[in-house]
Amino acid sequence: MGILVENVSKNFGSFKAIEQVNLEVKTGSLVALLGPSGSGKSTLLRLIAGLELPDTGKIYLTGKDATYQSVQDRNIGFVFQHYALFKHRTVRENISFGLEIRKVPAKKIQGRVEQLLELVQLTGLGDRYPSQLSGGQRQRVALARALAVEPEVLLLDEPFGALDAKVRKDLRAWLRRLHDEVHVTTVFVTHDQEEAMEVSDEIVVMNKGRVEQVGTPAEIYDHPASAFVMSFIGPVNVLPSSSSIFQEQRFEAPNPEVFLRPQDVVVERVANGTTTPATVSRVIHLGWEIQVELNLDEGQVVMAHLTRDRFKELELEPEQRVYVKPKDAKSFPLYYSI
Ligand SMILES: Nc1ncnc2c1ncn2[C@@H]1O[C@H](COP(=O)(O)OP(=O)(O)OP(=O)(O)O)[C@@H](O)[C@H]1O
Repeated sequence: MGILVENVSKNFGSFKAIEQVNLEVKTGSLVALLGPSGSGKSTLLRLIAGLELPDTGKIYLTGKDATYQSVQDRNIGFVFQHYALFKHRTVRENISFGLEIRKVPAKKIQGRVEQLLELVQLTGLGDRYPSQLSGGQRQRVALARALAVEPEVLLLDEPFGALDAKVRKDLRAWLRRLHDEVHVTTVFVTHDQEEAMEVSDEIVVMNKGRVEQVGTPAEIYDHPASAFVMSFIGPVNVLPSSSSIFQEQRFEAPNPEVFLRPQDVVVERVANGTTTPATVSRVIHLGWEIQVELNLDEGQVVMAHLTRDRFKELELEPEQRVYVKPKDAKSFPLYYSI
């Protein structure tokens, strides 16, 4: 096991930042800690790094009890959101820093740095200073520097958080490819569900200091364990179980709230026995899909996401009458409610 977190809790004063968290990260996997602001992602990462001490519980790294080990002894690489490169050192000197501290022979350092520059696709930029690089390039240097000392565990705290959307998207695809090459056990903090889905083998969804669910991106999306997970991962309509859209479906809801994904709303132009009438109030063209806002006759608003082909077939316009039904919907036992 790459990382094992066993029953860990961490309080700041009377505030419970992490509550009885259990987590296993398989050796060589890339796992995302995903959750809203304040859910405890960074605190959990800092506990794994040894930057915080748990109040209770144990942390094992590559099979060894690391709970009270110092940061230096944990053999981890760390990258934060705000690149902490040394401004007065070149890219090459930044990457070699950890190796120099460990008194690795100069010749070996030279070879390793060139290898790392190639790995992070910065060959030829070794003599530049951080100020002469773009934000994305700086984060790649930070990753190369973290990888230089061959850590057993790589911890990334919103490494692309400060970058613009396009660079961020490129870098996450790059991170996935990099991970497939180096296979170092990696934990990656993000509050961006798309980023987590795209990059990771497994996602740990956190809420209020607790782990809500652990699973592959598909498991988390298709089988959310709680109302919180369902509404945090992907768009969702939250409707009362008494809504007319559910009446013909004999949908048994253990909770007065029912969760319906916009892509699971079936829209027809002609009524049939199982549909309910609605009026189109807005059409949003996003290019790859069309979002349609619908008003049910009793006043509830339902979003439907349609493919371009389906939208063309339906020829929808605002004010148009349509007939809708759910393809799939979920309700969670009440004790799971947010
Ligand atoms: N050193 C500290 N002292 C007091 N409270 C803290 C400390 N560090 C974190 N907290 C609190 O613990 C909670 C969890 O913080 P944490 O940074 O782990 O959340 P997060 O999920 O990473 O959020 P974000 O996405 O905003 O970074 C927050 O309410 C935060 O204010």
